[in-house]
Amino acid sequence: MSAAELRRGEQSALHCSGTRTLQVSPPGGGPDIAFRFGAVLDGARTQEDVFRACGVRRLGELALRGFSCTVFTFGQTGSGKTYTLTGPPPQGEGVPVPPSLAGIMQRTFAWLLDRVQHLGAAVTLRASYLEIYNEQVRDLLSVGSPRPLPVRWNKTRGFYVEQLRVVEIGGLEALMQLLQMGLSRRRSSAHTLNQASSRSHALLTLYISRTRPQLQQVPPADLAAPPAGGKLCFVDLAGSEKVAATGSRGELMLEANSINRSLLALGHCLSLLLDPQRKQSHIPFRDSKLTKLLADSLGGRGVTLMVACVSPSAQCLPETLSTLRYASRAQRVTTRPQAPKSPVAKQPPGLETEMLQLQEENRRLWFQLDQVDPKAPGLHGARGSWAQRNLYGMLQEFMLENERLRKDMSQLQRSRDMAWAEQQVLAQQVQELERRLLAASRVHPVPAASPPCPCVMLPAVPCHALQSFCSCPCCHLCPLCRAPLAHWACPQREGHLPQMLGPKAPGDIPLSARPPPWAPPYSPGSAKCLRERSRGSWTQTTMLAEMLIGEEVVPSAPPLPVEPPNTPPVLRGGTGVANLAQRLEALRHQIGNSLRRGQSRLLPSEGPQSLDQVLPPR
Ligand SMILES: Nc1ncnc2c1ncn2[C@@H]1O[C@H](COP(=O)(O)OP(=O)(O)OP(=O)(O)O)[C@@H](O)[C@H]1O
Repeated sequence: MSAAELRRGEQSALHCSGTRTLQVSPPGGGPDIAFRFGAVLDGARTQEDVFRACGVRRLGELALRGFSCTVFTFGQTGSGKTYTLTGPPPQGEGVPVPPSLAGIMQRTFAWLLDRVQHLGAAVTLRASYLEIYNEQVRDLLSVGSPRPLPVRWNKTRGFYVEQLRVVEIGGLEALMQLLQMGLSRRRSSAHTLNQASSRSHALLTLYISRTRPQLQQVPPADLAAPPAGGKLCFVDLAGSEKVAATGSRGELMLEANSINRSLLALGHCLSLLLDPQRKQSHIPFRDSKLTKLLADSLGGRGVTLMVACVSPSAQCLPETLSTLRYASRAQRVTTRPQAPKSPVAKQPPGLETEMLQLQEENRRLWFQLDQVDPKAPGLHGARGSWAQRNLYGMLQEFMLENERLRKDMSQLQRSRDMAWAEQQVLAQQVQELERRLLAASRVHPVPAASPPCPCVMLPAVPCHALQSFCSCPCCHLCPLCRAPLAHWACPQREGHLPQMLGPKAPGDIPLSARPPPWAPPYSPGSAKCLRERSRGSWTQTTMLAEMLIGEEVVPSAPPLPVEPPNTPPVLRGGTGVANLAQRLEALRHQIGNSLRRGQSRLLPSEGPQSLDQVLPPR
């Protein structure tokens, strides 16, 4: 808690549970909310603890190896961002800040220079320092008063600030002076929550160029290593603030709005970066100068450390929760860290000749590959041994295999199409048979004292509840009893249809539950159980079509034949055509029987009808 918060006697709403979990307890009761981060550091931690726990040294190592790394602090105004990065401001002109209070930046500088010395590598350090104030980029190291600088973009550099001064650093002392100079030029103002509130986002970037190490200190393999160019950027964001809480007016309010807007843009980019479909989605980095300059750190090739600063005071709980959620989101963003590509080193003259020879050999091999006839029946003899000996031979074999598989596939497709066409013809014949069957049965009606069918005014057997089926067209009526063929579940149908269903059914299945004689046998994988079908789906035509065609549908990707490649491919659905023909024959037989029975009751005046007049041609 800040001194002011302690003075006001505010309660704490946060406590650390372990080294990685932060527990938020709302003051009015309610369930605790836990947040888990890489590290959680409470108010008792020293600046040194923060430096050691936050992982900035790992970033320094990466920067030395050529990666682009960023550390940024984020949080509500007055929560300690600047303090965490750079320590407290000097208490007066010429009054040094005690070393124990130095922030992450000073400690990292010292550590980095020490590391460079320890490595014995020749490293060039350069630095730039800028601030984004009211959406304008200003150079904090400029000679003379800072003026707004443009942010540009190109393919190799991404977003960058044009004409930004980059200063070469001789040592730690120079680096510390440069930091102090930037801090003193940075815009800050006093408001209710912070006497020295930063009104701009500040970015200090260290450019680390590693020249080739000394010959005697490295193994020969490293000699060709080009100078690596890493980057370590420290970003002290201005704090988000509620204008009502800070009491900002006039210029302060303008600054606050600008700060909040750019932080909002940053939050928006973070949310979109978390989107699993992010490859397709556009990340609006161009929405603010801040997001432009952080684009590479957030979503690109950078490695980024975010330090979220919060006040434990219960009064700040809404802002604290907002910061913690922001940080939770940020820690789920993944980047694709990538060291900058090394420029191609100049080859020694001997290597150049070898490279030319290899290129020539490559050309010759490609020429040989082109000469091989892809239609040749396999690779045998001298060519076969050649193929076994080198990669191009294998490639050729794959091509031939591919060609053969393609032929097999088109043959399978042709057989499938033929089977399909045959099924269509058979299905049409079945429909025609049904139609004629109905026509024949109308000619020879079964005399019965039954109530007339409400839709066709034909007599029907009393056991059939025709009222409930009258929506079906008349062509769906049973040719013998006039009941809709859909009515297979009729409990008394045995009395009317013994001649169609034959003697007792196997397995003691009641006749009423049995399917029609031309129905295919039920198989669990192929079609729905007959009894499961809804009444509406039991129209004769659709039922037949489904049973005869639906079951025979050929899979769209038939499995490749397991037989040797010379045998003609077998189509899975091919046997279905034979089944269809058998069923069609059975149907013809049934119709013939029923017609013969009808003829035996025929009136002399109507004259006999031959079977061929009723049945479709075979
Ligand atoms: N860990 C800490 N220990 C002691 N004092 C601290 C700590 N963190 C912050 N402070 C003090 O709190 C005050 C506000 O801190 P600081 O200026 O770093 O906040 P800030 O988040 O950068 O605010 P703003 O966004 O307004 O710039 C300062 O006086 C600072 O010295």
